[in-house]
Amino acid sequence: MSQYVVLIADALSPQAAELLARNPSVEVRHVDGTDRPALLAALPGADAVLVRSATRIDAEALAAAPRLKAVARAGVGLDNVDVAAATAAGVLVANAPASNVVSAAEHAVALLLALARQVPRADASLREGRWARASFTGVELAGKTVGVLGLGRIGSLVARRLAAFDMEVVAHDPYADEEHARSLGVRLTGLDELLARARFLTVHLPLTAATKGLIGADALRRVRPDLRIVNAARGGIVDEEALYAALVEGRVAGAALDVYEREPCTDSPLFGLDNVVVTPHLGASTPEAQERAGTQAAESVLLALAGLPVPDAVNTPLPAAGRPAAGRPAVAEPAVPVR
Ligand SMILES: NC(=O)C1=CN([C@@H]2O[C@H](COP(=O)(O)OP(=O)(O)OC[C@H]3O[C@@H](n4cnc5c(N)ncnc54)[C@H](O)[C@@H]3O)[C@@H](O)[C@H]2O)C=CC1
Ligand SMILES: O=C(O)CCC(=O)C(=O)O
Repeated sequence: MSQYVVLIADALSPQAAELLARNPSVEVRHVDGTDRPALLAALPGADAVLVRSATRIDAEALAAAPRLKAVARAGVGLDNVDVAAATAAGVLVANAPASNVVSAAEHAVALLLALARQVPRADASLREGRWARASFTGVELAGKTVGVLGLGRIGSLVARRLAAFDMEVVAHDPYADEEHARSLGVRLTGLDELLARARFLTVHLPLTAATKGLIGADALRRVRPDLRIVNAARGGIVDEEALYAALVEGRVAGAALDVYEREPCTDSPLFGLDNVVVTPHLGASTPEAQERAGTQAAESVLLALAGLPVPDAVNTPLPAAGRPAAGRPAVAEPAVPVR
């Protein structure tokens, strides 16, 4: 008989359940974590729960789960897990910090290019039968300054990719290591200089009390009017109301957003602006990232449940570009210390 019940509450890569099920001590159950009554009914029997983004594991959910030993999030941010309440309840919380960083970085670069060259609007216009070449002039990246806010795992991957476009890459991150930055071809700056100089700004911070609204009305008064902003980190770091005002008043040239203050977000004044590109939180939405995220979360659960052996890894290895090359600092697992 299985000793541990592991509840999968969001749609995860099937490899996560396969990995768990290979251990005879584990029974895998599934529940739709967005169906709150169903989640609360399933939690009392759970020893561990795996989530992606949709399921909220808050104090109420934790109180409903007296057997719970671990919560694992198949991704980076732990915004949907009340880590303090879990810790107080003696429940281990794990994320999968390197699982989706390459996908998230590639998506940020995709948004930046789409914004610079107006790809979504040009695509929509042509599909409507218009050959409107004059309407969709873009800007080059080469030679322009991009400010990377947060030079952690994803920011570092983005910085390296944008340096390959011959951009001048500056970054603001009070905790970043100078040598790590230099190895990426990045110059560390203060926030003021970054805001004043950048033609592109890409945000790669966690949402914390210190970063909430960091790019708000005040910051947006200190930027160039030809600045284009990308936020594929968390909604709320860029204040949506202040961004809207800056865009309509011509104080900022454009924005590309993957994340929103409230998600799901299907209606925003920003969606009505021509100089805004939006995606519905797709940064980690690739099979490669999801397979890694699911299996890494499952591995954490097995370790947390009495150190159960982890079967041979089934997850997709990081591509070579995301792994440290000999003699070079790691990027997907960056040289900056994990705090
Ligand atoms: N759109 C998506 O699907 C995804 C979004 N994310 C978001 O991206 C964020 C960043 O992820 P990682 O790079 O893996 O995290 P990380 O922890 O490796 O990097 C974050 C960096 O921000 C820096 N930082 C913290 N506070 C700061 C401040 N006040 N000013 C400047 N820098 C500051 C830290 O020193 C760190 O280097 C995650 O927290 C998550 O919210 C992550 C994965 C996918
Ligand atoms: O698609 C997802 O699971 C969300 C990815 C994300 O934002 C994260 O891992 O922090």
